[in-house]
Amino acid sequence: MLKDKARNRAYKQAIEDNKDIFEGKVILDVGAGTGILSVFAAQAGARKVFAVEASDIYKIAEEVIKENNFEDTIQVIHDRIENVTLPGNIKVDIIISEWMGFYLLHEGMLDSVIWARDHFLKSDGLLFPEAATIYSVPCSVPTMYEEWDNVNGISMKSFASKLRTQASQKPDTTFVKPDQILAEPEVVLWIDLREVTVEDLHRIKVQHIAVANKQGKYQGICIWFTCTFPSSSTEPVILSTDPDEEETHWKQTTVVLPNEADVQESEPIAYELVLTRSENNDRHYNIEVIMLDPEEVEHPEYCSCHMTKCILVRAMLEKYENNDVENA
Ligand SMILES: C[S@@+](CC[C@H](N)C(=O)[O-])C[C@H]1O[C@@H](n2cnc3c(N)ncnc32)[C@H](O)[C@@H]1O
Repeated sequence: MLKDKARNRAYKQAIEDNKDIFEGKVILDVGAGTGILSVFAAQAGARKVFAVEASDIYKIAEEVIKENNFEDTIQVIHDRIENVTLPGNIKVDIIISEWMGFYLLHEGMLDSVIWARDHFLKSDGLLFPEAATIYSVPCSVPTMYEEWDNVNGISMKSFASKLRTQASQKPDTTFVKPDQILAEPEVVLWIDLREVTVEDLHRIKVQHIAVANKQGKYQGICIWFTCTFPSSSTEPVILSTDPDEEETHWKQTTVVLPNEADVQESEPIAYELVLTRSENNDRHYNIEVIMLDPEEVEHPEYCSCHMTKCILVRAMLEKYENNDVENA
């Protein structure tokens, strides 16, 4: 994570560009890790920073904070945020946190940030970041398809088929090249961090009709996210994991389809995407992708998918007439 330049730069810029917001304020860093965000906040003039870290990394944070001469400003608290009591039950002006996981929600610690907001943030306090958006779009996944058609003159399509079965059991976290994207991305979820509740995140369901902007092979659904930081004057800083932007350690998440479909430019691609919080592990989600072919609605293609735990992908293909898209 610390080597993720785009991530570090976004947080640093969001804090540095808003020194007027941080000057003299009390900050809570939820999941401080090595303390990098706490130091950014102290450098921006924070009066006090509480750096809360549940794991033993807190020891590194203490060293980093000392190394940067901020031990008077930053207080490291080694505990889960849910167990913390701040001195004098003080309320903080700003919560900073890097809580995002793959496709935003996987292994993310958003629940802990919501908890911190509800227990420690002043009513007019700010969250860095303050909003997040998940996007999805149909894409090609050549590593799972055509790259196996000719391996030094040998066809390995049968092997590729087995790979896809495996891949559809565990959505791929990999870099998707911009030329693999087949349509304009659509919003799956927009979160206002100031208001979102844990219940809002239990099940996210969207239906999209994307229109192919070029001819290509439809082989998967690519998912990524962006986060937006508050800003007092300048353009808000946006941390983006879009395939078009600088690479981040989150890469993109791709749900690979077991069978590909040829799409022509302007052809609509309809699919339903459902993210449901796993009952076995509330930091994981089951992802379900459904494509509908009206002629095969009764017989959907089906495959079970797991991302560490249980993720189900149900794949069907639905081709709409252009009129249907306009009416949709
Ligand atoms: C993605 S890391 C970010 C670390 C650091 N803020 C950074 O930006 O480099 C998230 C950190 O949050 C910690 N964490 C996760 N859940 C937590 C909780 N409930 N309370 C306190 N720390 C937590 C993890 O141990 C991990 O170090």
